[in-house]
Amino acid sequence: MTAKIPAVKLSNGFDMPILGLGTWKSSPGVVGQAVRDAIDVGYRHFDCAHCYANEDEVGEGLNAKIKEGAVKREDLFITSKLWNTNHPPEMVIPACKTTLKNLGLEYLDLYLIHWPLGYKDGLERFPTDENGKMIFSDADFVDTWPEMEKLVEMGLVRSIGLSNFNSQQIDRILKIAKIKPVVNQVECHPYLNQKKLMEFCKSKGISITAYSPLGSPDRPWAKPGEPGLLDDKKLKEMASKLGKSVAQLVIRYQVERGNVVIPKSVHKERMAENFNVFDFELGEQGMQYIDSFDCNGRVCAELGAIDHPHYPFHIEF
Ligand SMILES: NC(=O)C1=CN([C@@H]2O[C@H](COP(=O)(O)OP(=O)(O)OC[C@H]3O[C@@H](n4cnc5c(N)ncnc54)[C@H](OP(=O)(O)O)[C@@H]3O)[C@@H](O)[C@H]2O)C=CC1
Ligand SMILES: O=C1CO[C@H](CO)[C@@H](O)[C@@H]1O
Repeated sequence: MTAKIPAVKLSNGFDMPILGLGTWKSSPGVVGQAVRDAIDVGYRHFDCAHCYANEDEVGEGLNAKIKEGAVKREDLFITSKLWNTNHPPEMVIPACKTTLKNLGLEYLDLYLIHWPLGYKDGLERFPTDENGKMIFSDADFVDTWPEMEKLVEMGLVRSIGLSNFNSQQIDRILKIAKIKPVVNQVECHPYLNQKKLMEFCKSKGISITAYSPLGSPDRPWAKPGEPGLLDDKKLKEMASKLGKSVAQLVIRYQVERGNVVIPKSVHKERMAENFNVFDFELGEQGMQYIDSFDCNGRVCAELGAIDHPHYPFHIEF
């Protein structure tokens, strides 16, 4: 029997486990076993997306564990995301149904608009022209949102939210929302601690999920040998004084801020290490020290869409 981990109470009353497993870059052939291992370790929250092109195998892993009686569907918290090519209103319900079919589930706990950016619809997830330039669509996310609300009314998803939205874009959604977004999932770690966006979201009843909490060292565009967050000398010093790893330190940092956090790993020992963050505290001083590492160190900037009219990172937060 694994210990139950703490939950964040969402503004619509649902509980969301504060720690989940990321699945971006978890390859087909590997991710199914990773999901099974994660459930054995104690993970009950999985962060998925159509864009990750592995939802079918994530679903196989989840359903195998449900079938063997290790977990029940209602013990799990499953998030997925509407991809940028599916923003036109008539595409939202079919896109969610495709994700449910791939995952082999009847409902999602949370469905997010992955980015405020619409891309040309079609078969490619990253549609580009003959010069390699991303092809945008003129779909506006405020027209997408009412269809997200319909998914709740249809019982296909319990909660809806946003990802990679800035404060002005969130305000545009809030102006028209009948059902409010409960989460904004954004990059968040000591080099990009998102203090202002966190405070803004909190004031609107929106919880933060911290993605790339370890600095995403396996992102495809990382330069070979480039030192990252997990190599930070000062964080290493602090972690070793506490008898913890840097990964545990930066995951704990999010937990103490009340942010949901979704580190990715396909290795069972690392999943266990990342999960083992509930037996120590950083305290006010430790938290303030980690806050001081903030340096606008964004690693997931979706630079191919920097010219998009809804590109979210041209303003401070
Ligand atoms: N909404 C959005 O736009 C985005 C959402 N996300 C979500 O957030 C999740 C997490 O972010 P992600 O970018 O994957 O990166 P993370 O910051 O979670 O880092 C993952 C990397 O860290 C390695 N790692 C994991 N645990 C340890 C450890 N204890 N010690 C050393 N290395 C470790 C993993 O390797 P290995 O697997 O080999 O163990 C992998 O290379 C994603 O998987 C996805 O679900 C991410 C980016 C954008
Ligand atoms: O979740 C994500 C992972 O990587 C993708 C590729 O750039 C991103 O678009 C996305 O935000």
